[in-house]
Amino acid sequence: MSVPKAPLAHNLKIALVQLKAGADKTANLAKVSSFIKNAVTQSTIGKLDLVMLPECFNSPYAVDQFRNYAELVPSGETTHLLSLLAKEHEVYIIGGSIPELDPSTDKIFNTSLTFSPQGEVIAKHRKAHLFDINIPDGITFQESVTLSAGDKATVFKLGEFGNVGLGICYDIRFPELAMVASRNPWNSFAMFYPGAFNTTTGPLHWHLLARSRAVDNEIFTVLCSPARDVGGSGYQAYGHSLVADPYGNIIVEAGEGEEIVYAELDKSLLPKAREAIPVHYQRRFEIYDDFVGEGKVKVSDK
Ligand SMILES: NC(=O)CC(=O)C(=O)O
Repeated sequence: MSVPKAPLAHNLKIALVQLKAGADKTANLAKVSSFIKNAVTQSTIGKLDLVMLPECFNSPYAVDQFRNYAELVPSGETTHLLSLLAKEHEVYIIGGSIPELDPSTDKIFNTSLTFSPQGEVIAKHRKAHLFDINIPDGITFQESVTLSAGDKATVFKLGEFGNVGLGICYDIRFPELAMVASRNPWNSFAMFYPGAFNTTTGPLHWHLLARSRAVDNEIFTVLCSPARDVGGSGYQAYGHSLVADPYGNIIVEAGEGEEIVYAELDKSLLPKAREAIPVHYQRRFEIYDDFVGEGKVKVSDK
């Protein structure tokens, strides 16, 4: 007698909520509630499975402001609200990121929480690579002045859909997180990055990095940005929230303003991409080993 197979999960239907946060936290949270409601009720792709928010959706993206907006996790008001919204709308919520205060150390982290449709926190990632850069005539930003870095990579199970990985913004520049998440034993089918690139680094690298992480690992990469604050004097987010598929095609992309975009993540594209271009199976870890550790590089004498 054959054992009935569990039904295959359908495509993961997601909405990326590209919104702009201001100085008023209560107004920011009210906006989040109404955008999530609109994303769910006005979905153009049928019943949604997941809604994603951008980096720093409840506070300005400003080094001198993070402590003022920081909350305890999970007892703070934003965690509470997202939990209720996930339950009310029966969706996973990837909660962009918020400044988190760790009371035991008094440190502030840039933290992303993911909620199940039952409202439980199922993942917590603290931005692991802090955005400390200085581009002459471009942008200087030093997150490490007030933020501390998380100390782990994050992979979690999205129910019947399988494993996914998550990083925050600058984390996308470090390919190791996506590589680890997409290989054994985690086998994630997507990487999610809430991210606030800016008008200098966005045009340079936003699409390139999204497509690179997708092509390197033959997975989906999903980036959700705040909207551009046209005319504002603070940090100018790039916008252009997007999804890249396992071939590196951008299958959906927002503009610069406040907007909701939708995408279906079809997991069957992973084996198709990996059979067509089998880099996933052709890795030569025995060669790369030589690059680990001091003095182990073999230099060709030719
Ligand atoms: N804001 C970030 O963390 C990263 C960014 O803007 C960039 O890498 O560029």
